[in-house]
Amino acid sequence: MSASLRLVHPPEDLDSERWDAVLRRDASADGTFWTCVKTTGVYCLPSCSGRPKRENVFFTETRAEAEAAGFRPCKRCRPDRFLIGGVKDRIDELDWGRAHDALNTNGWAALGRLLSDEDCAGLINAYEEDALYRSRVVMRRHGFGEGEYRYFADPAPQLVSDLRTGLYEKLAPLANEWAKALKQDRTYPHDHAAYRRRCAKAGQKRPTPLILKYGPGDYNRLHQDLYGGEVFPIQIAILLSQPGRDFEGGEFVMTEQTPRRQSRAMVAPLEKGSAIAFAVNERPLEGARGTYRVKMRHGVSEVRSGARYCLGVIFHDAA
Ligand SMILES: O=C(O)CCC(=O)C(=O)O
Ligand SMILES: [Fe+2]
Repeated sequence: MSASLRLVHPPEDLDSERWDAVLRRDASADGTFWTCVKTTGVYCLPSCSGRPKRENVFFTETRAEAEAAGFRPCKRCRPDRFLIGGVKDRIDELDWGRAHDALNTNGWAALGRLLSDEDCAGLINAYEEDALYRSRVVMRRHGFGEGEYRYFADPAPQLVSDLRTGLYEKLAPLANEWAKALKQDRTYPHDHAAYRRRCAKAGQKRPTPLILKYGPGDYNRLHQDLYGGEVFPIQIAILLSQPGRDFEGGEFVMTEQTPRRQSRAMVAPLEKGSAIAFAVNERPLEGARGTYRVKMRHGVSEVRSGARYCLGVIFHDAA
């Protein structure tokens, strides 16, 4: 709505309309602009229960602008959890510049929220719908840990395939940079359908998106999701349950191994509906004496109580 409003109203009118929406705590305006509060350094939704003064407030069109100006999401109204539009819009709205920087620096990036509570509940409830899946893996049988997971059949539900194609397009440019830095003679096409055709040519034809399910005592050993010679170097996990409420423990953990160094452990803070991008296998690290090859693994610490579900989106298919 803001784009059309902007065409017909001078900026000062738009600002006063926005301020009126803030005074009304108008939830219907949520997501159409963001209120930066200079005195607290936070940005809010119009519906926030906070009562800032007019002179302490300015507005931005996007969250990225508010964050770039140094503002943090308000802890009360959680503008960072507000979802706009469908999956494709939500993916477009994420701060990919920052995500690529974090992936280059740490090998992983917290992307923020991509799925609503309803999306998460829908995926969890569909876990027992056999027709949606091609296989079920009981982790103990393979020494992978405790718990189980199911791979979606082809075609995956719309939500899952929208995530897979949309996220792939944002990550392919970075995958190409990594391939170059690691002196790998390969490039990744910019759309996922083309990449899947390449996987199929390499004999990897089975889809890899999956849902993992953990109960009390379950965990996932550190591993790499490699399914053949064709590897897309970055993958995504989206937590479907709320830590501290739906389950305790069950942290998403990663290790990275740099040549001639001990391993470094990292724990990613995840909330229900929020996503993490991380290196599948190897990533380049620019060091004083050139580019190092860093090996990463990921897993999940023991779930102490409750039920933890996670959606895994891997971009290469399996043999
Ligand atoms: O359950 C998790 O958070 C991790 C799942 C996982 O190993 C994956 O998505 O590849
Ligand atoms: Fe995994």
